[in-house]
Amino acid sequence: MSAARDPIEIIHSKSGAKCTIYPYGAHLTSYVTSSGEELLFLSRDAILDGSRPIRGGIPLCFPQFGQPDRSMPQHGFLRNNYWGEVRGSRVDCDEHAGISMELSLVDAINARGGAWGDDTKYDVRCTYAVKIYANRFETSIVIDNLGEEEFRFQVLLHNYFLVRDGTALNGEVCNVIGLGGYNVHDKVSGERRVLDAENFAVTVPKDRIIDREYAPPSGVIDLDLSISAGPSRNLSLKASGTVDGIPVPVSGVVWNPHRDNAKAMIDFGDDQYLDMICVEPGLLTDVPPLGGGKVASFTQIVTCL
Ligand SMILES: O=P(O)(O)OC[C@H]1O[C@H](O)[C@H](O)[C@@H](O)[C@@H]1O
Repeated sequence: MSAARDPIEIIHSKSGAKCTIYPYGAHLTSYVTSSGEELLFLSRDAILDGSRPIRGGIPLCFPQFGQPDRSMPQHGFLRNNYWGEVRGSRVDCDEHAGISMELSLVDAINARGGAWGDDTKYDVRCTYAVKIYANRFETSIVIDNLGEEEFRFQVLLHNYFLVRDGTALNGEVCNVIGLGGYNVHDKVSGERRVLDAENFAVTVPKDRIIDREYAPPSGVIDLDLSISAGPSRNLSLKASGTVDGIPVPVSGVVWNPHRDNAKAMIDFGDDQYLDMICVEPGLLTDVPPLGGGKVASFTQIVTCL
């Protein structure tokens, strides 16, 4: 494995916070706060040799989330390709440390398909910036349409949060608050409904998978969630995005595979569904097409409170 393929550790010298990023997928697999708290879940069976996307951390999804277009691979091609480090992007100053990675379509050799296949008329460059602070991290993806054709897209940051003490099924200590009034699409049952404004704590059911998309009610643009990830582990997640400078509503996805689906995944420990919850901000609905020469951006800030 060449050095450009090895994981990169970024340390914020002033606070001691640190993170690990794999060039394969520009995949953040670990963020540890200055007080030693790991916030991200990484499967003990994750495959880290670049032969498949890494199970855990923060997979990047673009130009689609899931597989609404069956002619393209699930979650797109960002998580299946080696990204390059942006020269001169490493920083370690008083406030934060960080790095930027980039991937141009011409270098994306895996997981292309459909309108993004070999004969595509599109061109794109994605730049992903990771910044770490004493008790928070920020990840930001910028999508540059380098071509002349506009394209439609979705983008999502597929956060796997580590849940303390194996308590993912205990709704008292593992829950997501801030999705009241959102339009829920249950991807397992197919059901669609509006979440009661007062029914605001989303929890993992005791007996089955949760796989739901939450689209914001009209007038709500940015996502602002409180996540309880086990006893005494409270996180804030804020996300916002723009297309050609215009703010776009941010959706949230909550996923936990539960027992049966955990067993079915070759890169996920059978009992590890107890240790994680995916809470994933994304631009999924009502995303305007990105015109030629235009830029979209999407940012999240995760703070350990
Ligand atoms: O197994 P992957 O392709 O990484 O997808 C893992 C999961 O990602 C998202 O959370 C989707 O909502 C799920 O339907 C999917 O199972």
